[in-house]
Amino acid sequence: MLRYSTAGESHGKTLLALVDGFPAGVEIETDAIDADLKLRQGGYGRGGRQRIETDKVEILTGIWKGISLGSPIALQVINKDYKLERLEDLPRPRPGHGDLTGAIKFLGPVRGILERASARETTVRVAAGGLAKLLLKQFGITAFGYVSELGGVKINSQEGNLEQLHKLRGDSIIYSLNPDQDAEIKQLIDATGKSGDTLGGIVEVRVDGVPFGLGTHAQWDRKLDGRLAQAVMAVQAIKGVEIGLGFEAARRPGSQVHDPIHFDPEHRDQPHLGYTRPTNNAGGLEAGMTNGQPIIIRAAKKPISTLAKPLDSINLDTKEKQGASYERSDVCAVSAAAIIVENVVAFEIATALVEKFGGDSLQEMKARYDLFQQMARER
Ligand SMILES: Cc1cc2nc3c(=O)[nH]c(=O)nc-3n(C[C@H](O)[C@H](O)[C@H](O)COP(=O)(O)O)c2cc1C
Ligand SMILES: C=C(O[C@@H]1CC(C(=O)O)=C[C@@H](OP(=O)(O)O)[C@H]1O)C(=O)O
Repeated sequence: MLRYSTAGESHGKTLLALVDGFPAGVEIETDAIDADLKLRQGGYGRGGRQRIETDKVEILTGIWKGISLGSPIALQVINKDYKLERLEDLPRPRPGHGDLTGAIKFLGPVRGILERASARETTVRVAAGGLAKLLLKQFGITAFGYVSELGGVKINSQEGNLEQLHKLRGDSIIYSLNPDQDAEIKQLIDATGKSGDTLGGIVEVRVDGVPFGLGTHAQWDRKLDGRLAQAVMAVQAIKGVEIGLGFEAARRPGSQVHDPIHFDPEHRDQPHLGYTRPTNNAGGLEAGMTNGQPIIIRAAKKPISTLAKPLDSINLDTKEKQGASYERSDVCAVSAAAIIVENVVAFEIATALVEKFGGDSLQEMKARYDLFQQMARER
């Protein structure tokens, strides 16, 4: 089983991910992972921390001469801003962060909670997802995340332009292909920051090249839609997840929701095996299984919790009413969320791929993938 867990504090020495069950024989290009880490640091509205860090992955175990061995892979991203031992506690818990609840649950300092709750941890989730994408690439599967709404402004120019957007996003502050709208969004972030407030938004991820039959209908905890929703919802500050039409499906009659099934013998070699769908309202998943169509997932990110103009809070020592503590913080991190959600989605797809086609070696996986495609065409 392909899986991972992470360790590390925001201002601790290092961040780690331990990836287990990654097949042997995959070429590991750390440059590709580093490019994702750079995107995660980007976006307009980030705070001072991103000027300190230059995140790079180090692979500590599980590869030999640049090829995976099938043994556990330990990934590390070192914190340049290591200062945990010198930091004080935060006396006034911030609404929207884990400060109050964590301090009470663990009967300890707020610092002990916020250091681990912090989205700094997503560096190594992105690294693990970047590793997963190297496996997906071998099967022609690509994932791409982008910002579709920010601070209530819908970003219009994306439909049909994903390729262009993909090329541009190295600059990482690109929200819209329309320069006027991009400028408008930057202004909105500036004005919001100046007023001591923060912004959220919506990100969308599209996964192309997914074969039929990843996930299963047969057991609740193996349904891929459920697993994807969990992975996405578990990203810091994500408060809603939709697959395909999502909540909009509840507002329409069935005839305008379900995707008709057609057949096109010319395209038997495609992941959809020639079973085309004129619409993809299901977002590539039916009954917890992939249906050969692109996977479409949206995630709603709430505004950053730490406010320069703080909301009411209580001093935990004196129990007096005071404004919440303020620490250096982002004003907006929606663009970072796009690559984070992309990579956690990619990891789940890779997990399901390993489950269906075997996880010992890439060679065996490819042979089984080809055999399945052939058998499925003959079905
Ligand atoms: C990329 C990213 C950057 C974030 N930056 C900050 C930040 O600078 N300050 C802050 O208070 N919250 C920030 N957050 C959100 C908090 O980590 C998050 O709200 C908190 O851990 C509570 O978890 P919850 O919102 O999932 O309930 C960020 C989230 C993401 C995804
Ligand atoms: C460090 C990152 O994000 C951090 C996420 C975060 C939070 O509370 O989630 C709080 C801030 O931490 P700091 O006080 O060190 O600036 C962000 O910068 C990062 O994304 O690399």
